[in-house]
Order: sequence, then structure tokens, then C-alpha cells
Amino acid sequence: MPENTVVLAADHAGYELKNTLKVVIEERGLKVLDLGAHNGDSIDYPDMAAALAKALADGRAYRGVLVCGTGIGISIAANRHLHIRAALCHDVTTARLARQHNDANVLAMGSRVLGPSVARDCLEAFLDTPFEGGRHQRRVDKLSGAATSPDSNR
Ligand SMILES: O=C(CO)[C@H](O)[C@H](O)COP(=O)(O)O
Repeated sequence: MPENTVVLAADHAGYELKNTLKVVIEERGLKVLDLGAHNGDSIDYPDMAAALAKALADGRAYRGVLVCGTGIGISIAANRHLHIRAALCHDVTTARLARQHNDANVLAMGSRVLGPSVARDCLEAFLDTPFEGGRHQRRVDKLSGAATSPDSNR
């Protein structure tokens, strides 16, 4: 898996913010796989989330960023794929905890609810923060059905 590539996808509402975030990622020396939108024409966020999920499943990137108007629809759509843990974040704290506790592999944000500078801060926290593991690993495993014992609850 290319540990240096981040995949981006957005609908029309997220197009501009996605382009802003693309520059931030490139400034950090990482590569970007930009799946679009490539302009402001209206497109459907489930299609963009599915394309991003496929790119991660194919190993073409190690993390993803999704943007729609609120971040809600595109995160719901992404989380229908079992290998995706998409976190809808509105601030640095949620972005940091999404990595520390949830091992989120996708950051979702809403261009109509977040300013570009907060979105940039969220992205940097998402890229910089490691997963803590430990008790959180057991919980993350349960998300994908990897640990199903009713007793494995501590
Ligand atoms: O936020 C979104 C989904 O959660 C979409 O970006 C939003 O619904 C698009 O709306 P419109 O077609 O009116 O631009």
C-alpha cells in the first residue's frame, strides 16, 4: 500500500475545499490521488464515496479525505464499505480522536459548515496522529466483525 498517497473525493459542493486540501497534502510531501469532482457540476456523493472506497481497497492510497456540503452524506455512503472507517469531523479534537481511538482511515468534512482554515487543521491532525491501539484495537476489530465474543468487552 502506498503509505505516501492520500486519495481525495468530493461532490460538487466539496469541489473547492477538496482542491484546497489537495495543496495542503502536497505541501507535506505526500502524493494525492484526486478522484474528483473536477468542476462544480452537480454530482452524487455516493458515487464519489464508492470510488474512494475502491481506491483504498485496491491499495492505491493509505488514507482518504471526503468532502460534500455537510460531510454527512458522503461519510454515510463511505461507511457502508466494511474496510472504511470514515469520521465526520468538525474540529481538531474530533479529527485527532478519530485517529487515536477509531483508527479512522477516512476523514470526512463539510464545505458548507467548515471554513478552509479549520478544515486544514482537521486534515493535519488526521494525517499526524497515530492510532493508540490497546483497548481501542479490540473495539475497532469489532467494527469489522473480527472480534465477536460477547465476553471480549474490556
Ligand atoms: O451535503 C451533502 C450531502 O450530505 C451534499 O453536498 C448536498 O446535499 C448537495 O446539495 P445540492 O445538490 O443542493 O448542492
